[in-house]
Amino acid sequence: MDLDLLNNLSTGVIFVDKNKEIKYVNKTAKDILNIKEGQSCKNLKMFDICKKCPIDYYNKHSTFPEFEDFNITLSCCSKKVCYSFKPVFENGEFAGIIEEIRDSTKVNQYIEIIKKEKEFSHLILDSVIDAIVVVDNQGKIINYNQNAKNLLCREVDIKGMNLSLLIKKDLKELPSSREDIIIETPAYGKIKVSAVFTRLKSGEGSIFSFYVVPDCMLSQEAASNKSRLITKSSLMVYVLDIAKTVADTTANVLLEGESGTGKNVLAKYIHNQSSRRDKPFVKINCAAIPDNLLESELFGYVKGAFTGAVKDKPGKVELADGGTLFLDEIGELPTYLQSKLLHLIQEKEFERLGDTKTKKVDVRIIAATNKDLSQLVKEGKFREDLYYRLKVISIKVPALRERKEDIPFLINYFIDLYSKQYNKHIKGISPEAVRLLLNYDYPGNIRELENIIERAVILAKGKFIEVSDLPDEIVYNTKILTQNDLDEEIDEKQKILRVLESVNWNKSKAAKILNIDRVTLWRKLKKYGLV
Ligand SMILES: Nc1ncnc2c1ncn2[C@@H]1O[C@H](COP(=O)(O)OP(=O)(O)OP(=O)(O)O)[C@@H](O)[C@H]1O
Repeated sequence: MDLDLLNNLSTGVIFVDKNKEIKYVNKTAKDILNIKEGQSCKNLKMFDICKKCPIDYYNKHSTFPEFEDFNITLSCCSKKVCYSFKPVFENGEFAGIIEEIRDSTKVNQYIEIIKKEKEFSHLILDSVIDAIVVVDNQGKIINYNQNAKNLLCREVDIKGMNLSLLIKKDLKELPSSREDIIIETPAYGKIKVSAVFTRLKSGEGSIFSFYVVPDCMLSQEAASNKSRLITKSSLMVYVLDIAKTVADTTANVLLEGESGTGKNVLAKYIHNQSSRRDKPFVKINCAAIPDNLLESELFGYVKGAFTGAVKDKPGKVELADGGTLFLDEIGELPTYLQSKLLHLIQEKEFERLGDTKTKKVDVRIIAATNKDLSQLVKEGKFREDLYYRLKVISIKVPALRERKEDIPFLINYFIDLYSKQYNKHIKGISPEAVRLLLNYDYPGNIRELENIIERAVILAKGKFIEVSDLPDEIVYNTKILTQNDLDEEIDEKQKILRVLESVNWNKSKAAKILNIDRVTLWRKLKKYGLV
């Protein structure tokens, strides 16, 4: 054997005989493992796989173990090595094993970097408002973000599909600078989008980037929808699916979600989808009525029950008989009424205030809350037994910022609604105004968007809502970052991206804020794969 040749290898080579004595170690292995010939490896436990030592394994099973992961950790330090071994037979008898190791620390570091980069670019792709589709030169989709999936096919993986067929448009007709166009998608049919189709610098494909803009045609469609539950988001469609499924059962439903997300609308939807639809839907807001009146509002009273009770009066529970009782802001229900409600749910009976007779009712209860009821239970403010009775089915209504694709459709709907109400002839909204509305986070959810559009309809002077008709917090929402804001940023790529997003990818502005010239910015963009 040419030992010099083995010593010059960048791979570590070790020969261990069947008695586990180290017979040969080349220079690389010595450097990595700090071992020498003549040593026994019995107690060395050099690798984490020594627990499954190939020699011991062979002696026991007459075969060799298979290692799924060749990325083996060294026990002496936490370094990773690529490990493999080959058994050696002499005259048909097992003589030992030749082990090969290669330092894989660098490779692992690269793998980690690539993984992070991939995760990062997915994060960016999914956090932008635009739907983004990357196609190869044949128009086949090679990458896309969540918004694109939602707008094109909802749940279906669109990788490998032909973009042209998906949007019913020849890719040659797509605009190279942003323009409003009509596309037709399997998820939504005809939609108007603000789109741009850009060739990749490498020449190996193009990016189709688009977002939905309101359109008068769609507006009419929305207006004809009497239910006032406008949604196109896959998340909400999923919620509605659950709502529809449970509608026809008698199970109580708990709707949880931030204020203004549409819990009232959803409660009505469930009622309308149920066989109780022709019976009353009675709502009571537990937070809006003073505690001392809430009991009589809910359960009614008989004449003389208290001063002022001059005649019998049924409560909401009785009025809802056969139908649905919607208890909004249930978290505000006082403890003594929680017990009465529990009794109603369990026994399907109640007494009016001041009455000795018990009445039977058949009501389906839907409760809603924007508070964390489980937390109230922990704090002893809400009865645990009632909590579980109410949340037989619990539905979480997503916030508007979690279903931004609904925004254009809601804008349409509200423009139409309030144009009619205020007798104005608003035809639509400018693309810049839509962009700003899409960029906003809506802490007040749909109610806030509704108020913004109502106000804009009132203020609009022409046929279109303009940026000047929107409130300041929307217009100045996209904050331009300053150097100070950036001091805490560690990652340069992230820093550059944040700045670019804040100035709508205007590279001159970004370079100025970053205090570098345009060429340097360009080089950095290339370095980080941002162009
Ligand atoms: N999907 C929707 N389509 C059209 N309008 C909606 C939709 N969801 C909510 N709205 C409107 O937004 C406003 C707020 O909705 P709603 O009152 O149902 O919210 P909520 O979650 O019950 O609020 P709160 O917790 O404050 O009671 C209402 O005017 C409602 O008509």
